[in-house]
Amino acid sequence: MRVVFGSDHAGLEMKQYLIEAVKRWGHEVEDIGAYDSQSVSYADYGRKAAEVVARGEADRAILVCGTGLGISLAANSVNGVRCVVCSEPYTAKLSRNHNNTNALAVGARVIAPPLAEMIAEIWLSEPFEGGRHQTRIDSVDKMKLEG
Ligand SMILES: O=C[C@H](O)[C@H](O)[C@H](O)COP(=O)(O)O
Repeated sequence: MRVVFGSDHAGLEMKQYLIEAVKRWGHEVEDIGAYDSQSVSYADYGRKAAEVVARGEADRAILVCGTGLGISLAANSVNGVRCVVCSEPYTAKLSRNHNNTNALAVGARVIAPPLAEMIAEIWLSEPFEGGRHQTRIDSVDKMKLEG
């Protein structure tokens, strides 16, 4: 899988930790920044990473900011991107099975790196179940397109 990573300054270290894990699992990785600890807006990086997914240049995005919240809001502003904030594996699993999420956000100030790694591993491996869930996703995507 091709996985694009983005973070703000608060998520930088956890992003680097997750990049190493995702590479070990055999995925292709792109990092669109931030690249240093200078204070920046999560909005720019969430949007930029989500656009890479929307253009089909990556299959998934993994995003990190202090809470995961700001960067997920930015990612969800892009049509075709469904981003969820996860702090535990159950939500990560169901976000794939039922919601076909293509972006995952985690909070570097909320959970420890090993838990974020476990969440990312589950999220990258769980399938979408389709069926009734596809119909629901389609209606949300349509709402977003209509504004
Ligand atoms: O949702 C927002 C994120 O948690 C940001 O990482 C956070 O607001 C950054 O805070 P600060 O500028 O105080 O480091």
